[in-house]
Amino acid sequence: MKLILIGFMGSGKSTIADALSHKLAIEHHDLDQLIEKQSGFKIPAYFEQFGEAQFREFEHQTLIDALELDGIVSTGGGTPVQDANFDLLVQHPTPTVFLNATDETVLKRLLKDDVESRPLFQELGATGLIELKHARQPKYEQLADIIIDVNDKTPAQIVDEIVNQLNQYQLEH
Ligand SMILES: Nc1ncnc2c1ncn2[C@@H]1O[C@H](COP(=O)(O)OP(=O)(O)O)[C@@H](O)[C@H]1O
Ligand SMILES: O=C(O)C1=C[C@@H](OP(=O)(O)O)[C@@H](O)[C@H](O)C1
Ligand SMILES: [Mg+2]
Repeated sequence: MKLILIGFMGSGKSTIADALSHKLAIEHHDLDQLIEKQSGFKIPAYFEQFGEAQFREFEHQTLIDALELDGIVSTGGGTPVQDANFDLLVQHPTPTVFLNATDETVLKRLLKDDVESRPLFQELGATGLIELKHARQPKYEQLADIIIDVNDKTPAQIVDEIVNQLNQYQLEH
């Protein structure tokens, strides 16, 4: 079984994909974790050392490789909005689940994490980050086969909702 999770930073892609992979007893491939393992750099260190453009190239290659694997692929927030990745994902037959969060939810969750773990948050600040979120939203919506509202829900509730919607989606396709 295959599944792709997309959504903005802090929407919960990595967390939910991990929980879902346990529930469904399938593998989980997180693009950022794969990039960290393969490059030997943490994401902020990679941005600092090589810049965003080179990160996007690495991310693109990692996405190509991950789409060959079975299991759940959790993307980074910027992955699907890069043109080459968007084209890959739009053509790919795997169901794509968009974790849709409000501005308030992502800011609340990101501020609980270490701000330094997300270089774009550090660079743009809260106002710039929310502008980026609004600019990306149409791309997430275009790619989504299933949209899950992730506000004010526990990971377990979100996982159950994905499983239900996925069953429905598979019946219809
Ligand atoms: N449903 C949820 N409710 C509360 N906190 C959450 C939820 N999902 C994720 N989080 C927390 O939000 C932060 C960002 O989650 P993460 O999975 O890293 O998001 P993403 O991969 O989309 O950037 C983490 O601290 C995580 O524990
Ligand atoms: O939105 C983005 O451009 C990014 C999101 C991050 O992943 P998460 O969405 O998992 O935080 C990570 O790939 C990198 O910091 C860039
Ligand atoms: Mg993540």
